[in-house]
Amino acid sequence: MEQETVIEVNDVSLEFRLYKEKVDSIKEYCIKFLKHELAYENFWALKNVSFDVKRGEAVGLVGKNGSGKSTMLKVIAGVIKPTFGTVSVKGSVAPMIELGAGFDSELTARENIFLNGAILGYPRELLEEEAGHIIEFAELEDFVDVPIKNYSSGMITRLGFAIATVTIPDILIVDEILSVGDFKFQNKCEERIQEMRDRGTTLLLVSHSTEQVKRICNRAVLLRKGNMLLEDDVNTVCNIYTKM
Ligand SMILES: Nc1ncnc2c1ncn2[C@@H]1O[C@H](COP(=O)(O)OP(=O)(O)OP(=O)(O)O)[C@@H](O)[C@H]1O
Repeated sequence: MEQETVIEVNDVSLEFRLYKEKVDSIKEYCIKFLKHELAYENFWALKNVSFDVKRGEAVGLVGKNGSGKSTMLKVIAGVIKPTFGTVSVKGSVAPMIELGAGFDSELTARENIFLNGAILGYPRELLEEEAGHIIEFAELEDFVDVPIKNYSSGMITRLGFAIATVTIPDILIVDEILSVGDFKFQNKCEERIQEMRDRGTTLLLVSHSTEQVKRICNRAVLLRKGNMLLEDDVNTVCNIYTKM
């Protein structure tokens, strides 16, 4: 039986404006904007990209720096609207993009679990039940009451990953985070992702490690300068990408 399509990216293009002038205040920005004095260049970060992801698949997005991978994930996660084209997503989405962006640096890990969990839409009872497991998974037992401004970037990512994976979403979107933690933690994250996959979660993964993409994904999409060059089984795409 044909699997259901859960992500449909249909002819998506996305244009950014790159402002060439430095503006020092909002007031100056507003005046220049109203007078049409803001000089900018148009830049297409994505150009006519189309691909589908079926339920239960794990798809890797690969490509060189600046090829549009993170932008594509943000469009799928609904963080940015495409200039042209459409994206349709079926089911609950856990976006792991810029983990820790929703944290307050003055608050402790425990307080941030409740803050970030609320932003992600988790009920308070669930967070009360899971706070201990989150701290344990992130290996932050000795730092639980320290404001996170004193954490390393790896510690913040560990906390963000542990909060974001406390539930089993229909679709998990992972941007490069597995490269931030140390080797042992990366393995732990991969194991948790595999557990989610075994329970039916669909995965979209951006990684610069083709080994990691081959280990975790079954299919891959190759982007270059905002264009989709290829969509095929993971080994074929990664082999072509590594020769580029
Ligand atoms: N908010 C923005 N405003 C203007 N340009 C942007 C913005 N975000 C991304 N870009 C540009 O869009 C292009 C694609 O960026 P993106 O971050 O999606 O690439 P990437 O493939 O994820 O790169 P990397 O591997 O370095 O993370 C880049 O040229 C980048 O400079």
